[in-house]
Amino acid sequence: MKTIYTNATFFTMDKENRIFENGMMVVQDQTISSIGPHSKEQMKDADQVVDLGGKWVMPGLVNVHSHIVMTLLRGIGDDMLLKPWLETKIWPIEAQFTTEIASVSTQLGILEMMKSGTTTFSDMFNPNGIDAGAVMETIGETGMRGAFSYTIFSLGSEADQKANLTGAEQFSKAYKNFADGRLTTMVAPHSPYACTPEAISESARIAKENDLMVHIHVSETDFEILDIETRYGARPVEHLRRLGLFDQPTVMAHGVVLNEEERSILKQHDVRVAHNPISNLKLGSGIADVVSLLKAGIKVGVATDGVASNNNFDMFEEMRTAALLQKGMYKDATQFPAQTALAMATRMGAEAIGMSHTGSLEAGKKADFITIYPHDKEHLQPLSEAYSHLLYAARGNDVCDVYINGKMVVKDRVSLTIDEEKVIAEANRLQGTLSR
Ligand SMILES: CSC[C@H]1O[C@@H](n2cnc3c(O)ncnc32)[C@H](O)[C@@H]1O
Ligand SMILES: [Zn+2]
Repeated sequence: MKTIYTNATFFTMDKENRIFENGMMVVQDQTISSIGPHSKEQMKDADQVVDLGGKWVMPGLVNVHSHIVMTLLRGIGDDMLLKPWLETKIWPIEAQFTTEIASVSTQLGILEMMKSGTTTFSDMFNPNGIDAGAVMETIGETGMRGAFSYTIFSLGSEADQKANLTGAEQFSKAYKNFADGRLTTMVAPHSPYACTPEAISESARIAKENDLMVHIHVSETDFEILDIETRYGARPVEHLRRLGLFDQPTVMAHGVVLNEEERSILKQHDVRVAHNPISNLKLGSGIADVVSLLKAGIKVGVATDGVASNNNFDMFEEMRTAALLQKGMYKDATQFPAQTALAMATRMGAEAIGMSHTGSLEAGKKADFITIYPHDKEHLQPLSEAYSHLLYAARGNDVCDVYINGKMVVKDRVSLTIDEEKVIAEANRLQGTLSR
């Protein structure tokens, strides 16, 4: 099926950052086959021509670190530091989760992500008490692209830990190539503080034997650095390096507290960083030095974390915050230009999580894109500065239509794959069953 999209401005977010005003994009089934200026020649053998009526088109956003199963916990545990937040609020409530709660939370999270322009996500979930396969099936039905990773924890008895590792390995293998390749898995030890060295080494083994990426929280707070140094005599990055974790392609969430030497270890091992600026601010963890990470040649993507520490999945807000924080931190407005922030939330983010088949509008890439109708939106005027507006003025609810794998999943701000009313009603009912 050849579909042609015309009458739009295309922001490709490719390496040359090409923009085509009055452009044309050709999609063959799930893949972009060409993009460029309008061409009558191309129209000849099209099965379908879609007139986009002057909309802006950009690649779908890539959220490289989230926890969708936590979506029902939005607003719970505000104004707390990470350690007490996890130990006294989040983990006790997550212990009450059922498959039904996890599935509705997931649908609500994906609904919010898609409607605010995210088409790819990389997620870690707490598997306790839930049928992870059923939740993966639910994600498959939404049409979303991404990785859903079963978290490895060393909390509880030795038998619990063994079952957790076995569960993680089985799940990661079974769903590595799921929903036509749209969904995959990673191996996800929670963090150096919630996993024993044995669990980290086992995670490395599972990743190596099954050719999977690793996804882990690292160097999020000052407390974590002290804690790991005290327990193991090395800072988190060195501790994980010694355990062989970085011998597998790894995405580490946060990287707020890093020194020069650690950045050089990360670069050496091609460890990528998921930057979560709003979650880091809200939990009082600090501000990651992204400018130095990029200078060191480390791949960085933008992420929201879960909505209990954000409190939304709006990637427009996230990338804008990322850019503004670096400018403020460096007292230098030339740092982190719009191009860098937009690339980190699209092409670079996709590369960071090993999904370079998406993240930009280029021939050969998957047809994952979003549209914005700017003409009736005062905050997106004047139209001539559209590229700037995408970073500094736009917000998630400006997104009009969303396409993933060539298929429309949101039309005119209404989901075509998720029953919005039902999910919202169920989410409120189930949240009321949780004691806190
Ligand atoms: C076990 S899967 C993910 C799990 O991690 C917890 N969590 C959420 N946000 C953070 C964060 O910023 N740092 C560390 N841990 C976090 C939460 O329990 C999630 O379910
Ligand atoms: Zn997280």
